[in-house]
Amino acid sequence: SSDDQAIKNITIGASFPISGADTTWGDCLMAARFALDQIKDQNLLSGYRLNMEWGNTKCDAGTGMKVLFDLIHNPPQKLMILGSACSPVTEPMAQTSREFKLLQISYISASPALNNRETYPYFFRARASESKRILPSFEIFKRFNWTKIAIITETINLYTLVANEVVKVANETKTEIVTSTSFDTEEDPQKAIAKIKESQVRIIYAGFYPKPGRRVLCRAYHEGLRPPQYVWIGPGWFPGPYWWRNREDGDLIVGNITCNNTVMDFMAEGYFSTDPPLTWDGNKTTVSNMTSEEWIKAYNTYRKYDLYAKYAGGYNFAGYVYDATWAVALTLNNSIQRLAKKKLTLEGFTYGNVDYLEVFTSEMAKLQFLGVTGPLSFTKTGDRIGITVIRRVQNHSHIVIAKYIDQSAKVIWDDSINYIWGTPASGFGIVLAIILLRFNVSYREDRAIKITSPNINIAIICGVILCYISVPFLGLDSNILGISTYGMYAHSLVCRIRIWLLLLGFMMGFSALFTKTWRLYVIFTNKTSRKQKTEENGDFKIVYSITTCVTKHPAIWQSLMLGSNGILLLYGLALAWKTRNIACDVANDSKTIGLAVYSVCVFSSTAALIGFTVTQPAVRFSMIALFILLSTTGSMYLIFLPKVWMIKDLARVNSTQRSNEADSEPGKLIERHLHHSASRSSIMPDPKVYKLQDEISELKSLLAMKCQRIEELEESLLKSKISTITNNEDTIPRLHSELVEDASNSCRCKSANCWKSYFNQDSQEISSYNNSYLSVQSPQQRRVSFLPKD
Ligand SMILES: NCCCC(=O)O
Repeated sequence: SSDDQAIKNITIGASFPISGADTTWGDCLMAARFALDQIKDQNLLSGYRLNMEWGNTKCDAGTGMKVLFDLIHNPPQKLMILGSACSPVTEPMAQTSREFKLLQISYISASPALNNRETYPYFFRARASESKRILPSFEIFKRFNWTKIAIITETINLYTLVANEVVKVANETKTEIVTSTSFDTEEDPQKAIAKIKESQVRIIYAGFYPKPGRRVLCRAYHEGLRPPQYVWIGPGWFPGPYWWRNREDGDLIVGNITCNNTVMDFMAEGYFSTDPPLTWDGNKTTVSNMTSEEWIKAYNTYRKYDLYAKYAGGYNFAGYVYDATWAVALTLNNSIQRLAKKKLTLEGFTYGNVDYLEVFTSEMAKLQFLGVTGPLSFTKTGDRIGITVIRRVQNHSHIVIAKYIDQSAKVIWDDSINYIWGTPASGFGIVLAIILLRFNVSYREDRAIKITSPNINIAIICGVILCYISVPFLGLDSNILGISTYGMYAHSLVCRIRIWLLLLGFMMGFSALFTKTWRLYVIFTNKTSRKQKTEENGDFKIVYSITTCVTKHPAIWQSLMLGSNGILLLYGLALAWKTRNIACDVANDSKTIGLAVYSVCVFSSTAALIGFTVTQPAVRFSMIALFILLSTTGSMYLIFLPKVWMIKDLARVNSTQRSNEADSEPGKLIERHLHHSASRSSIMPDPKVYKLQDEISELKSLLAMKCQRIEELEESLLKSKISTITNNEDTIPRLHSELVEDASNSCRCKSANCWKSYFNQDSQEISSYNNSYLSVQSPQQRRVSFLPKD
C-alpha cells in the first residue's frame, strides 16, 4: 500500500547466545523481539519500521566476532549494535564496533572493563557493572561483622577486575583480605581452594560463571569448606533456579573427585548473591505503558508462542534486553530532529559517520525512562544506575533479603520491619498470661479455682509463656552473631533455644492440661485404682519428648517433633472424649481440650505447611509467629476465661447463700435455688428458659463444690487423719470405698430431682461423716468443709 511505501526500514544488529550447555539464553532474543513488536504498536519511530538482524554468539568470543563481521558486512547497514550477553564476547565486539563508529549497548554484560571510556567510548549497558556488587557485599560483611575475607575468581576480566576493586574497598573499610586467588576457566580449582583453606578464612567472595562455579563448590566440599561454617558471596545473575546442579547426566566430575546434586544442593545452601533485580517491583506504568507485573504476564504469553521458544533460557535477563531495546528505539527516535538539523536521516545512516555517532551517543547518554527493570539512566561511562538486591539461597530458593539503592548507598534489609512485630506481640501475650497467673494464685483457695488444680494451672501458664518467648527467638537472625568461634556457639545456642522453648512450652502446657483431665478420668471412672491418684500439689508428671537440634537429619528430627506432639495431642483428645460426660463442668476441661487441640492442630499444620512451602524468610517468620501466637493465646483463653466467669458466678451464688446461713443444708439449698429461679421467672420475658438456665447453672456450681468436697475428704483420708477418729484399720478402706462410690454417684447427677433424691438418701450419712471429720479439723479447714462455702 502507499502507507507501507511511506514507512522506511531501519535496522539494528544484535547478538545473543542461544545455544551452549550453560548459555542457551533464548529469552534474550525473544525479549528483544517482544520489545520491537511493542515499539511498532506504539508508533514510537513514526514513519520508520525498526528491524533487527542478529547472530548466535554461543557465548564465545571468536563466534561473537564472526557474528559482528557478518552483521556489518551484510546489508542493510546497522545503525547500532545490541549485545552481547557474555562479557568475554562483548569486550572484543565493542572494541571492533567502535572502529565502524557504531554505538553498542549490551543488555547484561557486566565486566568492569567496559566502563573504560578510552577503550569503549561508545558503549552503554542496561545492566550494572559487576563492580556494583562490591558495596552491597561489604554491607553484608558489616551486618554480620565479618572482617576477614578471602577472594576466589575465575581469570576473566569480569571477575579479576572486580577482585582488584574489592581489595581497594577493603582497605577503606578496614576489612582484611587474607588471601586472593584465581583459577582458569577450564581448570580444576583445587589449588585455589587449598589456598583458601590454608588461610583459615571462612568468608569467601567469589567471582565465576556457573560452570566453573560448580567446580569450585564441588572442590570446596571435598576440601571441607562447607556451609554453614564457610560462607560464599558470589554472583547472582546465573540463569535458572538451580545453577549449582550438574547440567550433564550423572555426577559432576572435577579432576579425581565427583559431586552429586545432593552435595551441590548442600553447598549452595546459604550462598549470598548481590545482583540487579529481575524486574522492578514498583507499580507505576513503565515505558511500554505496562506495569512490571503486566509486562511479566504479557511476556510470559509471548515467549510461549515465539518462533524461538525452543531456545528458552536466561529468563532473568529478559527485562534487561527489553529495556535495552527500548533504549535503542528511544535514542533513534530522539535523534531524528537533531540529525535533520545536520541534513541527515536515519535511513541514510552509513558506517564510519561520526555525525551519526555523536548524535546517537549524546542522545543515549541523556536517556531517562522507567523500564521494566526500574528507572533507567546511564553514568558518564555508560554504566547503568540502579538497584542491587541481596539474595540468599534458602531451601534451594533464592530469597531476597535486602535491597541496595545505588544513589543513596543505603541497604534496606527485608527483615528490619517484619521481624520486629513478633517481640511486642509476644510481650503482650506474656503480660496477659501473668495476669491470669496472678488471678490463679490469688483465688487458689477459692473452691472454683481450687477444684481446677491451681498448681497445674500454673504449669499450663508457664508453658504458654515459654511458647510466647519462643516467638522473638524465631525472629532473631542468628547470623548476626557472626561466625567467630563464639558466634558459631551462639548461633547453635539460638537454634536450640528457639526449638526447645516452643517444644517445652507446648509439651508443658498440654501435658499439664491433660494431666488434669487424666486425673478427672481416674477419679470418675476407675474406682478401684484410687492409689494412682496424682496429688495436686505439683506432683504431676510431664513426659517431655527427647529431641535435639540435629541439622544433619532434619527429616528424622521433624518427624520426631511432629510425632511426639501428635501423640500427646491424640492422647489428650482420647482423655477429653472419655471424660466428656462427667458432669463436673468446673473441673472437666474436655470441651476446652477439644477446642484447644482443634485450634492447635489447624494452626500448627498451617504453620508447618508454611514452613515447608514459603521460602521468603520474613513472610515465613510472620506467618509462623502469627499462628503460634494465635494458637497459644486461643488455648490460654479457652482454658482460663471460663474459670474467671466461674469465680464471678460463685461470688453471686455465695452472696445469695450468705443471706441465709442457716439454709446451708444441701436439700434446702436446692429448693431455695428453684424457688429463686421461679420468682425470677415472673419478671423474665421467657420464664421457662431462664428458669431452666438458672437451675442448670446453679446445680452445676453445687456439683462443682461437691466434687471439691469429695477431694477434701479423700485428702483427709489419705493423710490418715481419719485414724484419729477410729483405730480400727478395717474402717479406712470401707469408708474410702463408700466415699468413692458416693463421689461417682453425686457427680453423675444432672437434674434437680436426682439431686433431691441423692441428698434425701445420703444427707444423713454425709452430715454424720462431716461431724466426725470436723472433730479433727482446724478452724479454717472446718470453715471450708461446709457446703456451700461461706
Ligand atoms: N551479568 C553477567 C552477565 C554475564 C557477563 O557479564 O559475562
